Amino acid sequence: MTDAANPRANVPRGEFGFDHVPETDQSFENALAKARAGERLTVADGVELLTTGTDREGIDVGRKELVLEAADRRREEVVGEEVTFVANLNNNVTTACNTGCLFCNFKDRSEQFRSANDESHGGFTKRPHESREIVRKAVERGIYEVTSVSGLHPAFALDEEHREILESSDRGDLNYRPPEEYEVDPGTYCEQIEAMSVDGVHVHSMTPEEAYHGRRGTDWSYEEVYGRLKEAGLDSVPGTAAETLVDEVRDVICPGKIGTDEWLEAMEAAANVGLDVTSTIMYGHVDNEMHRVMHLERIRELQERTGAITEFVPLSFVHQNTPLHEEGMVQAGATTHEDELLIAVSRLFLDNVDHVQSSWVKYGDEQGLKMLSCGADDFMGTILSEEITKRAGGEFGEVRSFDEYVEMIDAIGRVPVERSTDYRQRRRIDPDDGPHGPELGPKADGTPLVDPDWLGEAASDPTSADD
Ligand SMILES: C[S@@+](CC[C@H](N)C(=O)[O-])C[C@H]1O[C@@H](n2cnc3c(N)ncnc32)[C@H](O)[C@@H]1O
Ligand SMILES: Nc1c(NC[C@H](O)[C@H](O)[C@H](O)CO)[nH]c(=O)[nH]c1=O
Ligand SMILES: N[C@@H](Cc1ccc(O)cc1)C(=O)O
Ligand code: SF4
Repeated sequence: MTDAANPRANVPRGEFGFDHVPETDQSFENALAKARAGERLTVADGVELLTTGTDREGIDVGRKELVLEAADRRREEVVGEEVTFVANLNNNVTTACNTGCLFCNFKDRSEQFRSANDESHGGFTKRPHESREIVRKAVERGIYEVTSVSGLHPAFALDEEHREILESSDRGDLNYRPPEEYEVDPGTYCEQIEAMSVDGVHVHSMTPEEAYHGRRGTDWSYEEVYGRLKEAGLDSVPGTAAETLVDEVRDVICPGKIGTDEWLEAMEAAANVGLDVTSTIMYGHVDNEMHRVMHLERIRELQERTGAITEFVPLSFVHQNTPLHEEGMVQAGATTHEDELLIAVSRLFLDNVDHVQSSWVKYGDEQGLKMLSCGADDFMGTILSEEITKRAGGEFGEVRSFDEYVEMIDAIGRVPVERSTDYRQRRRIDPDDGPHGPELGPKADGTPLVDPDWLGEAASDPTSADD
């Protein structure tokens, strides 16, 4: 029986007939002892910790606290008291996508973007010179990094050579249409990356799914694709599109996406050409605790092979406006207990990844700060603009200033640190020496990043509607 002391997790158990279920031969006590001793955890150990024991239903709040404490202690041993964040901008190039992921409300059906279609839609596509202008303004303000993830616009090609291949192909299954058919031409991926490379700003872009789109219809390896992108100015790769790296889950929530093995292949290729990568999990939809820990194991193995993963970012599913919720497949996202346990078990299980990020976009400020005592040590970035979570129904806003960061981190007794994307550059910030602004970006001089006038302007300027 579950009750107030043993609340249920929001896991739709039994509804999807999954082969993988959270059952183990391990005990919670043994798993906790191993975690405390710093031993490498097995999947069974991880499941025991994440469920607070498969011997009882619901989450045992007392046991949960023991897991959080172990993770907090591990965080302290690995990275100490510093809490990092990066001065960055999100620049999504287009919302046009017909991959049809059921957890996503960021995309707009790409048909609607065609010149021949006069349906109106709330989406946008930016031309390369428009992306450049948005990034240029943010670089002037002091950002270190631009993160750019986008819908898989059918007119996107990797570069001109890829476009020629797509144009001359008579295959009907390539999800390609020439740019002339659309109101706005997004250019090629390489053109967008080149355009966003302003004054040496760090360009963090091209998820494995986008790289797949950038090689469709060719026999190019992912090394070839990421090699060309690197030439164009790409600096590191976001490990999103991972969702949950178990195919029986992907088959339900993103049947149009590449499988687990191909996602791993793309990430490894990015690492092989010398790019750093981040890693993520999106959890709290149809997945159960066994899937979550299997995912962690795949990330840990990838890190053993590459050493290129700079951080792990748990992305709690935002359910409100998504097809999964609207079609009645999922009632709600993860509970706060589940979120805290996921952060903690990520810290304990991923013994080869130094940084675990707490996303204020997903958790908000209060819970985001709490996560910094459950195993997380990074508090994301300023981002300045946010579309993915907002469109899914998230309500935690689009920007955090350096002053807000410093005040929040200082209030929990930790040390605020501005970081570079790869964490190699770090600058401790004295809370008493405000106002605070970024100093690591190519044009950063300590001036506060967030000027209310500029924010108003940015909010109205980044989109050029296609309709
Ligand atoms: C919107 S996609 C954009 C990039 C590209 N289309 C792709 O799929 O890789 C980026 C990521 O946002 C995350 N995301 C999308 N919808 C979400 C939601 N409702 N809740 C939480 N994360 C979400 C997913 O992890 C997804 O891989
Ligand atoms: N967690 C989220 C992020 N994280 C990305 C970081 O801001 C940064 O780009 C990364 O740490 C590399 O340095 N970005 C989002 O847009 N939304 C999130 O929920
Ligand atoms: N784009 C992702 C977040 C993300 C981006 C880049 C990263 O390296 C990690 C996470 C989202 O909003 O859900
Ligand atoms: S997650 Fe990415 S690929 Fe899937 S529908 Fe959304 S934008 Fe398209």
